[in-house]
Amino acid sequence: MNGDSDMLYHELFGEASDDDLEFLDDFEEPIPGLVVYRNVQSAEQCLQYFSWLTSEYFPDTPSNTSNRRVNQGMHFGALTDPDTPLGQLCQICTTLSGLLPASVLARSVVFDQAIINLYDRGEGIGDHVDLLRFEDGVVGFSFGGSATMRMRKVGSGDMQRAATYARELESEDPEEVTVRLNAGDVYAMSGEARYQWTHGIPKTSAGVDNVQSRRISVTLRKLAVQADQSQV
Ligand SMILES: O=C(O)CCC(=O)C(=O)O
Ligand SMILES: [Fe+2]
Repeated sequence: MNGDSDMLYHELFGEASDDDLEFLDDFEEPIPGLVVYRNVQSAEQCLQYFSWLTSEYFPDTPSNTSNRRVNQGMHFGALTDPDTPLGQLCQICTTLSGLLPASVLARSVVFDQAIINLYDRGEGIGDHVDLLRFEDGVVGFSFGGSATMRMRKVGSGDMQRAATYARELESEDPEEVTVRLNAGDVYAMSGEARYQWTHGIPKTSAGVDNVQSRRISVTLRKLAVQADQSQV
């Protein structure tokens, strides 16, 4: 990281940089199938992604929380071209050892769908399991401000939750894991972490706004092949 981009980074995003450098090239696996790599992208690369994502998906989105503003973008189509920004993210996923299970890496197309989420101060996303129309192996990249992601263990009878996205857990006292996500970090959810735990970005964390400054996340997925199509 050079001095200029370091300063610009701190000006824009404050808290989320140098303290984490000690985790460089290290990864954490707090629950089976949840892998977090730290500082995969430099501050400069994060800024480049942040501005590309902003101009591509949220060109006219003000930093307030009025209900009707656009806060999500989507991409459909194989992410196989490393010369495109999303294709480059897909390529990163395939090079980080242990991030994804071999069964996911062996797919002819590893990812063909991306969701780009925008969070401004005080915003979040409810606890949910990603839809079952997506295959195993979901990867998330973080740009801009930091956030704490909360994961809660769901009972095995709760798999249908995945059909209803963003529904709050009813269980009283679920097992819970929190993961701090800073710009440049990458996380993957496979197997147990993908199907048996919800994930969400609570609006508040430790009594204050969880997201303090604009955060943009990119999550990559693979659409499941419909049973009827696979038989043709
Ligand atoms: O912002 C994130 O990192 C999580 C986004 C997410 O869970 C989703 O789009 O399904
Ligand atoms: Fe999700």
